[in-house]
Amino acid sequence: MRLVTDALTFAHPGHPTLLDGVHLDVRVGESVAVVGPSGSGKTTLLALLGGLLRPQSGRVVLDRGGEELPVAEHVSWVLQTVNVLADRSVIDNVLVGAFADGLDRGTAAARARTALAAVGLGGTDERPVRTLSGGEAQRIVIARAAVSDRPVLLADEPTGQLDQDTSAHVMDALLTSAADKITVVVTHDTAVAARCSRVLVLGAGHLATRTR
Ligand SMILES: Nc1ncnc2c1ncn2[C@@H]1O[C@H](COP(=O)(O)OP(=O)(O)OP(=O)(O)O)[C@@H](O)[C@H]1O
Repeated sequence: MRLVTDALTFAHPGHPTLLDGVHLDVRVGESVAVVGPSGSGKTTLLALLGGLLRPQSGRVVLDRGGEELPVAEHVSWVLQTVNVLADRSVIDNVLVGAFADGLDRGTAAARARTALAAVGLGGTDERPVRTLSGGEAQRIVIARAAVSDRPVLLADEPTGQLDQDTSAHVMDALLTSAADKITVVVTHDTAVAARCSRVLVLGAGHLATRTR
């Protein structure tokens, strides 16, 4: 499976050439970091990849052996804003979406416990999320994405609220779950980018490969 863009262009008001012909081709098993200056369009690109925005021209295609899949239905998100149900338990928050996607309860619960342990939240299953810190809540969102069977994982600053040690653990968990997914991570953190299999730099409307 591949996530491919073909000369994607996108403008926000006041940014007529924000994305000006972006080519991207990410395969299952690859994790791509997108870096670049603030305001260069990284979050916008992620929204286009996940089908939240439509490009002015060009296309985003999720290709499975020649069959085109509706990308928005195959994405799990880790966003900058932490999306949690504060009054529900940690485990409920991790399992949100898994049942809707058709995962059976036993499989989903077992995966959720593994994912919570991997992000350092083992044993917190029944705690209401409102009793956790912001960084802990962000780790719930990462565990939720790890439980999902969706083949595309799009993450926007997944470690933005975490200290360096926790960030490294969370990246371990995220990249383990990325082994059989197409993963795109927007980040300002060079250590996080270095963990990904490719680093692409967004600037002046284009993506360029960063050689290490
Ligand atoms: N809905 C919108 N309407 C108008 N302009 C927008 C909108 N969303 C974003 N922008 C502008 O488009 C530019 C790119 O925004 P985007 O959030 O994609 O950048 P970014 O590279 O992710 O930035 P950062 O690293 O600061 O998060 C910014 O100048 C932003 O102000």
